[in-house]
Amino acid sequence: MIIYGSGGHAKVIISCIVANRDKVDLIFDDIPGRKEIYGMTVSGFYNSDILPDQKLIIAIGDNSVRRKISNQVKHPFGITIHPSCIIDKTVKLGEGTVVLHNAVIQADAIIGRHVIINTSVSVDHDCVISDFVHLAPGVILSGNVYVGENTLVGVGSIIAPGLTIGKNCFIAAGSVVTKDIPDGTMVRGNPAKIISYHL
Ligand SMILES: CC(=O)SCCNC(=O)CCNC(=O)[C@H](O)C(C)(C)COP(=O)(O)OP(=O)(O)OC[C@H]1O[C@@H](n2cnc3c(N)ncnc32)[C@H](O)[C@@H]1OP(=O)(O)O
Repeated sequence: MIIYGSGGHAKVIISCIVANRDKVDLIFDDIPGRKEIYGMTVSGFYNSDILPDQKLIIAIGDNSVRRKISNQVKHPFGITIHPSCIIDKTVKLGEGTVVLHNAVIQADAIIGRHVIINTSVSVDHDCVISDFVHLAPGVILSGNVYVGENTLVGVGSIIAPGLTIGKNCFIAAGSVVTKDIPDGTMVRGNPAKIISYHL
């Protein structure tokens, strides 16, 4: 597997790959000066000619950056799932998606491309998670929740059943969402209230 990115999120993804006894073949990072991560050498700028058939995961937590890079990468995209996860056999996972330590995904959930299902996230039955979403550690989605593209659901947030969270939203840490959230809004609190229309 090739990793694109060498920050903290990359460490967790490498941990996941190593736990699966897979090999990290190469690490790209466009930020100069990053030489080593997790005991592995960082090779520098992305180069589509190196190991062109090897699968790649974009290990960058920022949804917009991950989306931008995905349009530039020529390698095929991989998936990694930590062995501690419980994922129902009916679940669909898109390319480039990572399911990190201790996450649970229940029946008939659909997870898009380049999604981050972070540590100890719970995604219940029939949820639909769109491309480039990040569900931060400890998020709990009840059944039948829809999350639009590019949205960040912050650490420890809880989403009540059947709700629609728009695209490009920011759900602040610890929010309890009890109503649908329109596109491009930031919400926080319990119950979560709209703080700003940030996009
Ligand atoms: C592995 C990983 O780490 S993945 C990480 C994924 N990222 C996240 O989950 C993002 C989490 N971060 C947050 O949610 C932060 O709380 C933020 C970004 C919303 C803070 O936003 P800021 O605008 O910087 O808030 P700031 O610190 O200026 O506080 C402004 C006010 O909002 C309050 N506030 C800040 N965050 C929250 C929150 N999550 N919920 C409720 N109130 C909050 C503050 O207490 C403060 O209140 P006051 O004016 O009465 O003193």
